[in-house]
Amino acid sequence: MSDPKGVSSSPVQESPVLCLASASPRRRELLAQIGVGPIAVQPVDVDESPQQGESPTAYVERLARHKAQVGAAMIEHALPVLGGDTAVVLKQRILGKPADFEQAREMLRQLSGKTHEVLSGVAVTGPAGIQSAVVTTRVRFRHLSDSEIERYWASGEPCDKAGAYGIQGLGSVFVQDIRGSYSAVVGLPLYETARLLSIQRIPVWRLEQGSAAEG
Ligand SMILES: Cc1cn([C@H]2C[C@H](O)[C@@H](COP(=O)(O)OP(=O)(O)OP(=O)(O)O)O2)c(=O)[nH]c1=O
Repeated sequence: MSDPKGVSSSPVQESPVLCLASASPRRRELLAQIGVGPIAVQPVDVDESPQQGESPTAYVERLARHKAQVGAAMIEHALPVLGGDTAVVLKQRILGKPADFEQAREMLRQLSGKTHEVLSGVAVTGPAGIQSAVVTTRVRFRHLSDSEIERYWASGEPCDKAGAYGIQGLGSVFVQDIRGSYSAVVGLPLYETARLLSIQRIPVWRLEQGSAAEG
């Protein structure tokens, strides 16, 4: 058992409303974008290999739920815990994070000039039990040359990202078209995340007056 790390700094020491079971800086930023905080961070190390015959949708949902549950078991305080998983899928094949340049080049060559799917799962466990959602987004890439792929790898951006690209960074220049949720591609489908957080009565920024947990 360990204390959740990285409690967001704030002038007044407020208690965290949520624990993020993730090492992804993108997920932290996306939660801040919708006014969720302060949050505690508890990275989890789980086996990300797909199971035999498992569909990509079942895979990302299982991992998001597993990360939330493993995170919940690691923290001392009774906080709701959020886990997420994002995978790039081409012809039913899951492209994870590239281990090296060769893998990144292979992935980007496959994505070049084609439409792929990005599947993003989110799970929240808390007093209301565990709930999860998976969102599919279709992304079309323009053609990428080999020299461009090499320069892109040298930028350092692809190495920690599913499918070896970041839509929020330099990778944005490859994206001809996107159908679905931009935030899901970056790492967390925010519409569904807000819904799951509201079920656990965790405040999320909203236009109407009153607390996010209402209604
Ligand atoms: C496709 C794409 C993925 N990504 C990132 C989101 C995820 O952080 C990562 C996919 O790997 P994940 O295994 O979903 O997450 P992670 O290993 O970064 O973090 P953790 O398991 O600790 O939660 O790829 C982008 O940032 N931009 C993109 O355009």
